[in-house]
Amino acid sequence: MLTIGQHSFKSRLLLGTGKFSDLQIQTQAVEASGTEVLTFAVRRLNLDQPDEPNFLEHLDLTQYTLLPNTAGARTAEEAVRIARLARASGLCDMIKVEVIGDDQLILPDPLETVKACEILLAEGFTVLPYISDDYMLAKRLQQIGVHAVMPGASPIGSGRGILNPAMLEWIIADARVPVIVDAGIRSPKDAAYAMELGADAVLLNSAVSGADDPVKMALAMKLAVESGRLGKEAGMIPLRNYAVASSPSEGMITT
Ligand SMILES: CC(=O)[C@@H](O)[C@H](O)COP(=O)(O)O
Repeated sequence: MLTIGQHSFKSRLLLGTGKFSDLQIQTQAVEASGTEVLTFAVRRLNLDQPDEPNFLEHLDLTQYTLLPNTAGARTAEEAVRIARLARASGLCDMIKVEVIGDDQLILPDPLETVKACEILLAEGFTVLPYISDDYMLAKRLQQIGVHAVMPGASPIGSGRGILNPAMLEWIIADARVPVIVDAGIRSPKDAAYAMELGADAVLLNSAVSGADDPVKMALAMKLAVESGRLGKEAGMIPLRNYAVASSPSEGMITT
């Protein structure tokens, strides 16, 4: 089970809900992914216009835990305001803290992220910060009490996959909370790789919503996450510099 604060999930794939070409496809992809956690930017909900159509209305929301995120925030104060709005609207107590500091790479601002997390933890939120793949930042955030860390594999929507596997491994090795590899995943192999490195879960969006066949890709990602996890649990053979014959050599005639 993946446990984040008080919440537990069987699925280790978290899915973003942005950029689907059509809501029917989104619904089918969400179902195919087997996810139990859907993330979305609070700003996409018309909280003050509840009668207006919204992107979650085709989904059976009793089946999913909603993970609101603070996308759009550029400062800790903005992120905190968005998180409070999400909680006041009856959304989950979990909040994915996303404070972006750069427009081109859409990378999170570490200082503002820490500041926002401190305030939200003091207010009783279950806090999941989106961060760059930064070992020390992951460590400091755990020291202040976050409930998971979400290091990026590579910039959001870039599809560049896992840029720094060693850094992710170090973050994972010393983590006391779940590590969810978030953003930049392109193919099922990236998702499987993240799990093989020991990640507790993967969060992705563009790889599915932008695929030619989002429903098929959602299923592929589900299987990849499961397969990577199984492979990690099964234990892999050591890497060697030279070949080791796979057939037993006993009984061979030698001259
Ligand atoms: C941090 C963030 O917003 C990500 O959750 C993003 O939505 C997913 O990134 P990809 O679209 O690259 O999978």
